[in-house]
Amino acid sequence: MIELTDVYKRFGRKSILNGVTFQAKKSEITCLIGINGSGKTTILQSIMNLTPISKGKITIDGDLLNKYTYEKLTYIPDTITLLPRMKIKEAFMFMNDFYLNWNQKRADEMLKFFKLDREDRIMNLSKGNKAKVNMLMGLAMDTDYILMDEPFSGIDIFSREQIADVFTSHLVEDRGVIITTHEISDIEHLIDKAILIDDGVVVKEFNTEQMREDEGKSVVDVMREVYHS
Ligand SMILES: Nc1ncnc2c1ncn2[C@@H]1O[C@H](COP(=O)(O)OP(=O)(O)OP(=O)(O)O)[C@@H](O)[C@H]1O
Repeated sequence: MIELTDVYKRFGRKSILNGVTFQAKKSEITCLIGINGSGKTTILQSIMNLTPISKGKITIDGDLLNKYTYEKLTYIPDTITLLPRMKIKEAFMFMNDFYLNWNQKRADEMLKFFKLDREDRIMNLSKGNKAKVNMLMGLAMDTDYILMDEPFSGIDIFSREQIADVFTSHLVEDRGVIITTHEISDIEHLIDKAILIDDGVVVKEFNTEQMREDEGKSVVDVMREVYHS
């Protein structure tokens, strides 16, 4: 389990996270929802230790962040970071040489799943296919937790649907996934837990299925209540 307890983050005099507390479990998809600038990326980067927190505690399976906990995590940023001239197959070779937990079999499987061609160069891919390669590179890492920043941002409905299918497949199953988004409507059926962020704090946290069953509300309904009140 990934656990944040009373996490604060300041950039200079600007306070970005103001006491964030939540848990994200294995085998669950947890979604951090919030408007632009609410601190979602900062939360993911804090979990990855890419930016040091100012106060509070972050643990992975009960351990404070260290080089071993880091090996349990994969971070998929919202834009592809591979060299544009690289072919997909060259990116695979690079990952294979560089990372012990790179799973080539899973990468090949996802390549087929997304109908991508390993001979294509990154720079020649459409925006949707770049997003798919980006996701593939992250999910092909054998780690217990995957953190994805805005995986659906700015891509068309068909690519979105294909990417969404990954979340219901065995490629994700017993792993813990944290996604950030501000466009929840067409992925809300995929997520187990919604965490609404506003101004660097968690303003609402709920199990999506339970919310539907107990109160008949979708994530969008709850968002309307919370953000428009
Ligand atoms: N390195 C930095 N230095 C100063 N301010 C920063 C830095 N990184 C982020 N911020 C500020 O922190 C705030 C939260 O940014 P963050 O990227 O975490 O928000 P977000 O919810 O992910 O937004 P978006 O949906 O636009 O990606 C923003 O006001 C941003 O300008």
